[in-house]
Amino acid sequence: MAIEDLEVGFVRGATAVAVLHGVSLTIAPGECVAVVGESGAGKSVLSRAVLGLAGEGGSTATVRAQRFDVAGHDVRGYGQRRWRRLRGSRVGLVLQDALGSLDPLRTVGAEVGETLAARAGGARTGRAGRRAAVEQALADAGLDLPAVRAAQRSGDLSGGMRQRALIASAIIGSPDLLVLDEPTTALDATVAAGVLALLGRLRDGGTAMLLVSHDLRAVARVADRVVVLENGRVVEEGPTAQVLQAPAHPYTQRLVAAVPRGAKPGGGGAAEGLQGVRVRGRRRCSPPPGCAAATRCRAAARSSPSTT
Ligand SMILES: Nc1ncnc2c1ncn2[C@@H]1O[C@H](COP(=O)(O)OP(=O)(O)OP(=O)(O)O)[C@@H](O)[C@H]1O
Repeated sequence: MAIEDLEVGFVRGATAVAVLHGVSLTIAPGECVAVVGESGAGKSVLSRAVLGLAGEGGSTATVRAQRFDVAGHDVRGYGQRRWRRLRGSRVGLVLQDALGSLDPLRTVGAEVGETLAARAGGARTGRAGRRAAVEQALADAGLDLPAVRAAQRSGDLSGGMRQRALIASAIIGSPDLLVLDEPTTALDATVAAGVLALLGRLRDGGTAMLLVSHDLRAVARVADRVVVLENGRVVEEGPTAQVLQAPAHPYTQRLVAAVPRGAKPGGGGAAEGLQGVRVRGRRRCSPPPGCAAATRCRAAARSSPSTT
């Protein structure tokens, strides 16, 4: 995915509001990029815009970009039909407040199976093959008794289980791009850890991933790079270890400092709340000459040689 100079605004009646200002973002296959920022920074608007879903709730969205490639397609000028086709075939998504997107009266197996059929692009998998793939995706997403869950209506599942069904629907059939807005927020810590591990495996298998999360610990575990949004502008971006362990921008420093302390006691500095979390890409941090954070980066790399 490659976006340059993305501007997104909304018009409602006589009122126009600009939300994203010149956002640029690239995600290579097999790379996970996390977008972080305070509430209202524009993270969800960005994740919806890259899916062609920016307009909602009675507002008209204006979306402009110098470059806008999603899953290998230049989507500038795309109408709703082409967006729907692209999303259905090549892009998996878990959006915030998406639980309502599951039809409570349909079975989970039917919902997830429908996504698989769209991704298969007409290729025949056979009923047994489809059922096995659906159950595997449900199990991968952390649902117990996948065969039983597949036969249940989503309205009969708990909120956390429905979230996992959504994740199964997002990952089934190997999409090229996954867009995940707070995918683990509704899940308890154990299930969330399992889902993050699954996302890591998918990323390692070549899926490009855009992850929106308030949870910097989750970001540290799974993201290769972090993009920091403040009021719709990118104020910092870089390898995860660099941004989370040696944040250069005061806004990022505040975000990192606000992470609740981890289980490990002691420590100091802005990133103490991330202690005990294995941050991806620690070794890949190569600060440019003159970078004020370089000494701390190198010290961090020496004190813990592990990489994820
Ligand atoms: N459809 C819309 N019409 C008008 N303004 C909108 C619309 N959608 C979002 N906004 C505005 O865009 C800004 C960014 O919202 P967004 O939901 O992207 O924030 P966020 O960073 O995802 O916050 P949170 O972490 O709380 O989910 C907010 O000021 C919001 O009011």
